Amino acid sequence: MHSKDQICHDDYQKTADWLLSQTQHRPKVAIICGSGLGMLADALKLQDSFHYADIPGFPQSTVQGHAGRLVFGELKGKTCVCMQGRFHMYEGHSLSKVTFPVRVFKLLGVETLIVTNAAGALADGYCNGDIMIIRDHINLPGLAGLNPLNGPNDDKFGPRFPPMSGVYDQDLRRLAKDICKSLDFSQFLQEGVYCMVGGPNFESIAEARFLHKLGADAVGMSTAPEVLVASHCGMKVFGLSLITNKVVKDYEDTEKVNHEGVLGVSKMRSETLQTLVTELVSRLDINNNTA
Ligand SMILES: O=P(O)(O)O[C@@H]1C[C@H](O)[C@@H](CO)O1
Ligand code: HPA
Repeated sequence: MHSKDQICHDDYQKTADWLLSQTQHRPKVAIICGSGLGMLADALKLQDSFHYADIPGFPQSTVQGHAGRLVFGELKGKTCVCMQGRFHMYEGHSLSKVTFPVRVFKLLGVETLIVTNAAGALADGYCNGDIMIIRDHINLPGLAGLNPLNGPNDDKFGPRFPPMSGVYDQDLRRLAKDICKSLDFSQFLQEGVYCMVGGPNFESIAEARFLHKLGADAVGMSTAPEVLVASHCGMKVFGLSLITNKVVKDYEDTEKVNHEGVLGVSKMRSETLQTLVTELVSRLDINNNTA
């Protein structure tokens, strides 16, 4: 590594080479599991799994509800790699550490990134347990200059000035909506804009009102950096937010959000989310290969 925050191509390559030497799986799809949604990884067949602590160069997960394991395996015959636990800026990781796995995935041959997260509802019609297909995001830390692409650009991954329009793949969003229709999930399906904030505190009422006015439907503390880096290096992206709580926007409302409540709702819906993601992966037009 160069400096504390700067990670060079060789660092990603070393981790990718180590993983390739430890597993026969050659995933084309990577899945990042949000808070309380790690059960998705348990559905993988023919698993090879690695604790983050044992993977050279990998950051460590410190949040309850994020197991800290990288799991390779098959979902309905499609080879995937699944992060059972992600990294957040509020844990003290630099954004290059937060997004480190995404570039490693690229070097493993991953072409599609599926991200999930737990998020609070800003949109008035949303209910706890709703699943929101992410149409777009507002990367608030990014707008304020906290961007994983800061620093020298690595042209081997992507351009200096990447576009951010159309990042959440339209075909995958359509496919997910069709799947939800056929599985009778439409009554709790939403599609909207996810806003990333830095956390770890939940939003004040004035902040919640501000984010809602900005056009955000849901708010969370992750996802945008990983999506940005995936898109920068040419991956297709699909994202789901599980709505775990209402974000208080009214001064008369005395409800208070907490992480345990977030994990509770995640647990309640994780099987549904698993079904949706499994079905989506099974319909991706990819061919498996192994080492
Ligand atoms: O990893 P995600 O974005 O799912 O986690 C959300 C945001 C915070 O880490 C935590 C708050 O409860 O859940
Ligand atoms: O209300 C929230 N705000 C921010 N992040 C979150 N993650 C789950 N719920 C929330």
